[in-house]
Amino acid sequence: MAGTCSCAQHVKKLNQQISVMRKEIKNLRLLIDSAVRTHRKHFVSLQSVLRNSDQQVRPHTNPDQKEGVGKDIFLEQGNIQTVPIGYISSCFIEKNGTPRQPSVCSQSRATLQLESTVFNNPHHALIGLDQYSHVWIIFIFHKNGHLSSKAKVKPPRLNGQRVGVYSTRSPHRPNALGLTLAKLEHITGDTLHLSGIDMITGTPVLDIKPYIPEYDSPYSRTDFGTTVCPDAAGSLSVSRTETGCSPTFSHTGGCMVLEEGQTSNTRPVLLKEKSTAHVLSTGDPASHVPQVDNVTTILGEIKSYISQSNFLIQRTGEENAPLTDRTRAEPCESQQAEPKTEVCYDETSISQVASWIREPPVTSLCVRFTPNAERDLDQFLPPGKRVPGQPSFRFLQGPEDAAAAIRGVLRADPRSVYRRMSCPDRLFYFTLDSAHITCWFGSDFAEVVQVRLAEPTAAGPAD
Ligand SMILES: C[S@@+](CC[C@H](N)C(=O)[O-])C[C@H]1O[C@@H](n2cnc3c(N)ncnc32)[C@H](O)[C@@H]1O
Repeated sequence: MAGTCSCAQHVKKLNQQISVMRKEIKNLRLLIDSAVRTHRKHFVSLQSVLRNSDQQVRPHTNPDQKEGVGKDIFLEQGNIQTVPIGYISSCFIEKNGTPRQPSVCSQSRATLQLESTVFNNPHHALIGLDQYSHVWIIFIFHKNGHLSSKAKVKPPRLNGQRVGVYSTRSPHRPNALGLTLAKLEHITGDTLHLSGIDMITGTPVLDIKPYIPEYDSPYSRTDFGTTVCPDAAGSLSVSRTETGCSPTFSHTGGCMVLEEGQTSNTRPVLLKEKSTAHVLSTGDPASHVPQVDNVTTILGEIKSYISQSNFLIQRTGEENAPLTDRTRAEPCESQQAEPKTEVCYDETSISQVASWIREPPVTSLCVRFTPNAERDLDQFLPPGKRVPGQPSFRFLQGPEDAAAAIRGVLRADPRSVYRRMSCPDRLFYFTLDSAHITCWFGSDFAEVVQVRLAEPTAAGPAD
């Protein structure tokens, strides 16, 4: 009996083990299935990219052409190979606390050194680029963490609402490509010095293109017409273009176009009133190209309505708000609005953007520093200056510059929607240059409580 009993117990134990193993096998199967599904999705999306690129390239190929076989045929066959031309070295080391767009923090800085493996003389590739103030940087979101992407995402500005990934600038997209318009401060040899960036250290860069408003901004797309541009001082000048293809620019902002037939006697339709038009129309089809005196009158009219309402002259608190004596806090009223451009047209008459960009359901925050945090920040020295025992920055110009950068980052509320909703009063940490910053958030403010020297990381030295 005793033998039967122990045998039965043994069988029971074995059965239990088998059932545990079955459960584990089931879980493993589920895991494998989901991995296969994810990979299949990527495989399918890659296939469709390749198919499309094949279709686009094919019509241009000459079957008799023998030259350039290697690289061209490779591309024609859909083998898209990209090699980073360089890697970003940035004042942001981790994603946390990195601005969501470059406009959020104009003080942010980075360098981009061209890889010597891409060109024999990398600096040759930069000749002429120093004539531009801004450059497009095309890069890979290499720290996305996972390859999968969803058709709908929740942009932070929408506070949890979902929209299609292609209506956003989310890093999580099928081909994890990022696009940043950065300010080109200067070039030294094979290295670009950039500001106003939103990329972390180590970001692989695929391409650099000069920013050319005449090509890249809808303000300058004229089919035919006279281009009216404000100069740096805000006064207007007119230049006539026969083809309308290359209007003269005297200002980095937009230009307005006077339609052919514009006369001095009819008040131009306000851009606001004509939402889809790219021109100021007089509604006078019989009239001819404006004469010089007509143009002068038109200019007068335009100037007057600009001064009334149509131009928004907005300055950010960022550069112009004086720092109060010992506090780096900004007046909160100036922070309720999103960062603005200096002078802008009524943009809605020319380009259209999703409403949540200009009127997000989230407001910007008031940023303040505790006296302790201010003292901490004052310890930091500008790049190149070294005093034993004192921290120094690698990119930022000093405590004031850093304070402005911190304000930019925090004003835009860098927390994830989850954090904002689920644990709003938890401490938030981020690294900026060689500073590790600790802060907390209230409903309409962020307060910096501590600034200390960041630990060196694998991504780069802290100091
Ligand atoms: C919303 S994306 C926008 C980037 C670019 N301006 C664009 O529109 O494509 C900016 C965010 O990407 C993240 N990021 C920056 N560099 C990254 C990288 N190399 N890999 C993954 N995420 C990165 C940071 O968290 C940053 O806040």
